[in-house]
This record gives sequence, structure tokens and C-alpha cells, in this order.
Amino acid sequence: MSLIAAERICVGFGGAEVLHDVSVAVQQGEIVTIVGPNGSGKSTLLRALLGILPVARGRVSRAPGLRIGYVPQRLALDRSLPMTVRRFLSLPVRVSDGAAGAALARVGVPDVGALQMASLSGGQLQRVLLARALLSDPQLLVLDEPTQGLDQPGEAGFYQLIADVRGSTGVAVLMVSHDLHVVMAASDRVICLNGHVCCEGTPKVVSSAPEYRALFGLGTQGALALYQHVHDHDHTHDHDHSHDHPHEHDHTHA
Ligand SMILES: Nc1ncnc2c1ncn2[C@@H]1O[C@H](COP(=O)(O)OP(=O)(O)OP(=O)(O)O)[C@@H](O)[C@H]1O
Repeated sequence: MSLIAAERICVGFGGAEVLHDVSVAVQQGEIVTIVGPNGSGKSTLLRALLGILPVARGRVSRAPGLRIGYVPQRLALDRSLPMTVRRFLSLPVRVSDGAAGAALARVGVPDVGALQMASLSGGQLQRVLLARALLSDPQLLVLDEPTQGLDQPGEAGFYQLIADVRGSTGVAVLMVSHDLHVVMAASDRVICLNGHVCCEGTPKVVSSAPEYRALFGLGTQGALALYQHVHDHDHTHDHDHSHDHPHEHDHTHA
């Protein structure tokens, strides 16, 4: 059984349909990344899967008693409110000093417990958010653009950390990311969303193949063109979503 799944869900806001007939499933221990243009419904899909948003049609299912660690896209931090990292880790559920320290060490920032949340760098903050998500010993981590605002080494380091955590705990990871090159390297499966599931499949990194580099270049379009994916529909009947994203018709069909 999947840990979490959406079956042919439709989600809308005030009559405007944002997700149409979307099916996704995450299995135990796999890293699945959702990519897609701005406004393509990635956060909406995560929130529907988590049960935060109702679905108009279709079905969302979660394994009974599923423990989820969620890192939202934005953290609304009141910078005028003093709060140490240690205190933040005990919100909303109080945790022991030992557990808090172990979680911070696990994500590579063992010494930030006494720091103010507002004083953390972007990379430190992401790791603290991940530490908090890990405190519930989740079976599934849900991360909404966890590397937003980080520089390239910061992003690469964070994804390496995710892979390490998965390796040591067996946690499954469902995340949204814009960093396509790292996504290619760090995911078991990629789902390309544009209101509907445009394509999905195993990412194929062909970093050492000069003919691929020559064909596709090293830019965003190239990275997306390298998907090995299942494409079970044409785009003739796409519903009304913006189709100005470069990858839309540029797939390499596996
Ligand atoms: N609470 C809401 N009320 C009304 N419309 C919403 C709401 N949340 C999202 N939307 C709309 O749904 C669409 C999809 O938004 P969503 O945040 O899921 O996209 P996204 O793919 O995560 O975008 P981004 O890459 O910019 O984060 C957008 O057009 C957005 O304006």
C-alpha cells in the first residue's frame, strides 16, 4: 500500500480549477519530487494530499496512522518575537533537550540551539525546519521548496542531507523543487505538474554524456528534456492552464 496517494483529484478555488484529474502516490522510502511552472498547483497538490485542502473530486488516501513531517514553503516568523531555536523545536509538541540536540546534530547544525530563529542564515533555517519535521519520527517528509533562497552549494548540501536522512531512517520524501539539476540527481521519481500530471518517471542524469550535453545544453530545458518518463496522453485537450513553460512539448520520450 502507498503511504499517501491521490486518485484522480480535482481541486479548485472559487470555481477556478487548479488541479485536474491528478493521480500521484508515494511508496515507502522513495524520494519523489514535483516540478512545474509557477502556479501549476504544486503546493496545492501537497496541501490536498495532507488533507489541508478539500478535493472537489477524486480521493486522497493515507496509510493508517501515517506520521508526516511537513515543511511548508514559507514560515511566517514574527521577527520581533524573540524565540530560540530550542524553543521553536518544542512547538507545538514539547521535546526533550536530548531529542532536540539529536535532531539538530542530525541535520548538521548542532550548535544553533541557543540562537534566535531570526538570526539564522537561510541554510541554517532550512535545516532547523527539517530538524523539527524529523522530531515526530516521520514515515513521510513533505517539503515545499525546501531550498528556496539558498545558493547552489546550499541547495546541493540540503539535498544530500535529505538523501542521507532517507538512507539512515528509510523515510519517504515528497517535495517540490525548482532546482532541476539537483532534482535530477536527488530523486527516485519526478512528477511534472501543470494543472495535470504532464509526465512522470525516473530522472536520468546524463552528466557525462557529451552528445546529450550538445543536444540539450545545460540549461533548464535540457535538464527537463532528459526525463525518462511515461507520457500517456497528448496535449490536444489540455485544459486551460498556461503553457508557456519551455518543457511542455520538449520531452525526450523514453
Ligand atoms: N488559497 C487560495 N485561494 C485562491 N487561489 C489559490 C489559493 N492557493 C492557491 N491558489 C491559486 O492556485 C494556483 C496554484 O497555486 P500553487 O501555490 O499550488 O502553485 P505552485 O505550483 O505551488 O506555484 P509556485 O511555484 O509559484 O509556488 C495559483 O493560480 C494560485 O493563485
